Amino acid sequence: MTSPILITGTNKRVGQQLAERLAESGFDVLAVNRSPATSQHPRISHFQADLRSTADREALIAFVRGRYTALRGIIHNASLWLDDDLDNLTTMFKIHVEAPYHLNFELGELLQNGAKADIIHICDESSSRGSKGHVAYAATKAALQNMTLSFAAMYAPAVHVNAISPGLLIFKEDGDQAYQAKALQKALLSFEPGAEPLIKAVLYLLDSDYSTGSNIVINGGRHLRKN
Ligand SMILES: NC(=O)C1=CN([C@@H]2O[C@H](COP(=O)(O)OP(=O)(O)OC[C@H]3O[C@@H](n4cnc5c(N)ncnc54)[C@H](OP(=O)(O)O)[C@@H]3O)[C@@H](O)[C@H]2O)C=CC1
Ligand SMILES: Nc1nc2c(c(=O)[nH]1)N=C([C@H](O)[C@@H](O)CO)CN2
Repeated sequence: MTSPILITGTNKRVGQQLAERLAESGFDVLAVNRSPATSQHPRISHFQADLRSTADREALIAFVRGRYTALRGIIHNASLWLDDDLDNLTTMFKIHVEAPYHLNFELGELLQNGAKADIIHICDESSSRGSKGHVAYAATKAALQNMTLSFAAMYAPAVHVNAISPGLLIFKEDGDQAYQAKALQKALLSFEPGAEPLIKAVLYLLDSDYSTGSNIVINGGRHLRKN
């Protein structure tokens, strides 16, 4: 077994497809979820932890330190896209900021034990412009994006730290048709791309020897206005 890539939030949608593609590409994966594993692949191991819980994160850290001598990477994918209220702000801060901060600091030594390692923060392109409909979500994702810069400077050169900032990838299963039609029209490339753009960006970063502290935006031109 090679040193694994720890990926959070792999039980569905983007994270599940990402974990399976990396496993099929020859990486060993440690999949961290708050609920029992949904995917079975010989190269994917599982650990159950609710990332809002400091105790669960400490148990995860102890498990990783006891099981592995090095990590190939950490991909912080776990997330909740919640409406605005104070409880949800606290929850999204724990998942988008506190958990990546905690794991990056505590597992940094294992990342530096290998030849080359990557930390990838899955952020959101709304960090660059805010979101009146999801203020707390965008703010906590912006904090995660900012941490990319600090950890890149802290861990260079052995560990590369980069962000990926998607616009639309996959709509919610229970999404409103009118909302979806409006969302599609916000980008110059007006279609629902699925997980593929993010997976390709991850594969690029894992292969790159000259990227750190960067942010890959995959938003279909959402930042540009249609004439
Ligand atoms: N979908 C899109 O269009 C876009 C997605 N993104 C980002 O891409 C990433 C993947 O998106 P998507 O697949 O849609 O995300 P989802 O919201 O569908 O899934 C996120 C994952 O995070 C897990 N998670 C949530 N809370 C916790 C917790 N407390 N502890 C552990 N795991 C937790 C979920 O687990 P569970 O299954 O238990 O709920 C789930 O597996 C996210 O970071 C998202 O913010 C950015 C822009 C657009
Ligand atoms: N954790 C999640 N984050 C986001 C999701 C999601 O389903 N889960 N979805 C979006 C939207 O697709 C938005 O980008 C456009 O409607 C954003 N983040």
